Amino acid sequence: MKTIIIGIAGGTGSGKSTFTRKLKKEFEDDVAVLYHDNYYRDQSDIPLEERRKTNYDHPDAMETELLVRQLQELKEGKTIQCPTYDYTLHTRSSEVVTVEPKKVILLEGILVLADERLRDLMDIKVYVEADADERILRRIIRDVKERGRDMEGVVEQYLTTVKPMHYLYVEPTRSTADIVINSGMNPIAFELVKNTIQKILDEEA
Ligand SMILES: Nc1ncnc2c1ncn2[C@@H]1O[C@H](COP(=O)(O)OP(=O)(O)O)[C@@H](O)[C@H]1O
Ligand SMILES: O=c1ccn([C@@H]2O[C@H](COP(=O)(O)O)[C@@H](O)[C@H]2O)c(=O)[nH]1
Repeated sequence: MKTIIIGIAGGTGSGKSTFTRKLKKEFEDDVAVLYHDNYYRDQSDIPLEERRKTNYDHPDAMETELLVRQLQELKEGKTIQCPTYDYTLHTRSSEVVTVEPKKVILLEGILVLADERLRDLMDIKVYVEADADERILRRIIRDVKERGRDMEGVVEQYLTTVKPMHYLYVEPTRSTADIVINSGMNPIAFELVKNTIQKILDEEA
């Protein structure tokens, strides 16, 4: 079975998880989804106060070597045990999720196009974009509601690490994408990517 890997990158709050979730809902068990965020390094040996200061927008924050290995295993038809991550505690969770090999794998994350090893494994590269003001507003609401943060903390983190790293590592990868889409809630772009995936699934059937 040939495996097609579709990378879905974009800045924080651009809507890439929303876009990816919608594709998963459409194809259900026909596609597998891997989130780069689940590969943030385990920091259980560091006190929580220290973990809050980590730069989570630098490529070194992720164990991308494990992701590369697991993607290769999926391509070889092997089942993997994917790590999971707890944003409120800033470290790996104890659970792992079993991911079975599929014809189509969606790989989502801010930095998935920033790593040459990942880019080389991808067949289609998508970059989701949205204005910075919209992204930070969405992130404030989401991080306060879902990731156990307060507004001051989100703003401080955005200004000290998220924003500078975005312009250093995330935004430059836009030019490596095959498809650049305007926001994660873009029905036309969704139809285009959906039809592309459907074609791949039909060809391989
Ligand atoms: N086009 C959009 N308009 C308004 N809100 C959006 C849009 N896209 C995503 N959102 C919302 O913004 C938040 C962040 O979106 P998400 O998909 O998690 O972004 P990302 O994965 O790129 O960080 C979510 O609460 C989501 O519902
Ligand atoms: O412990 C953590 C780990 C990550 N983050 C932030 O998450 C975003 C990436 O997720 P998106 O869904 O794309 O927004 C990244 O910008 C990190 O800053 C965190 O705050 N804490």
